Amino acid sequence: MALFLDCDGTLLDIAPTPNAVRVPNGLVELLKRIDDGLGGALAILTGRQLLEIDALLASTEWIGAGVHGSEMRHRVGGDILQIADGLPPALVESVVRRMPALPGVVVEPKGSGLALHYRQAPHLKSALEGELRALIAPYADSLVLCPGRKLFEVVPAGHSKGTALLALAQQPPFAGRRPIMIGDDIGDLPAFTAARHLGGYGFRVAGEAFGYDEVDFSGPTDVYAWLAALADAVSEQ
Ligand SMILES: O=P(O)(O)OC[C@H]1O[C@H](O[C@H]2O[C@H](CO)[C@@H](O)[C@H](O)[C@H]2O)[C@H](O)[C@@H](O)[C@@H]1O
Repeated sequence: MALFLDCDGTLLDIAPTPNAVRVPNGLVELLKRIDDGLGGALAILTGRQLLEIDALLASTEWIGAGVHGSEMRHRVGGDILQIADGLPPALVESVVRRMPALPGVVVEPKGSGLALHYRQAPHLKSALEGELRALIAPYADSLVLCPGRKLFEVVPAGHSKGTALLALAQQPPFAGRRPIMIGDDIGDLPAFTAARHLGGYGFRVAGEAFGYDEVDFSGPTDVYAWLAALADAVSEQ
């Protein structure tokens, strides 16, 4: 097995804002045990920047992909490679300039991507989507708008957690293993498809994106329990 894990909503409970997340006690140690047991075949595939994951899941700098596949780290502690260009500064400025008209919306610039969170202002969802679609229209060849859990993300076209999984699956120690991807959001769907394409599985976590009747895990607590059992199992091998 090679294990690919999403972060927010899968490892971490959803919080009101991106900075308010809490890392459960023992989670990092659990991931380290699994990583050891799997010979290093564990990666984090996230919409966040990898530097943020480094801060959250310290002290390891995990293998993985950030900003939906537009940045990657191929070995533990290795450099973060920028796979896609940064967003055009003019676009970021335009988005930030529109914020006073969208009170409660949180902007999260992420280098090659940008997230706009409406969790604190759900009534602005449609207005926000309309504004963003208009703002990125001039960049239709290079950028796409992706919905997620109470957010819209502007991300580089052609990159995803799926492209990241396929890239990592070609290198040791992931190559030749059956990939398992666990995620809770629309941005995880390409990685589910990639994992299945390689003979593996995509497991869904319940939340705003996937209903309770179509999931494998009821939430991060359920994922944690599964990871704990997996850590025991791979430690015994
Ligand atoms: O791929 P992920 O690791 O799951 O990242 C997806 C996005 O997660 C974060 O936003 C989400 O979590 C926030 C904290 O719980 C929550 O407030 C927000 O509503 C969620 O959408 C993160 O801020 C984004 O950058 C990620 O793309």
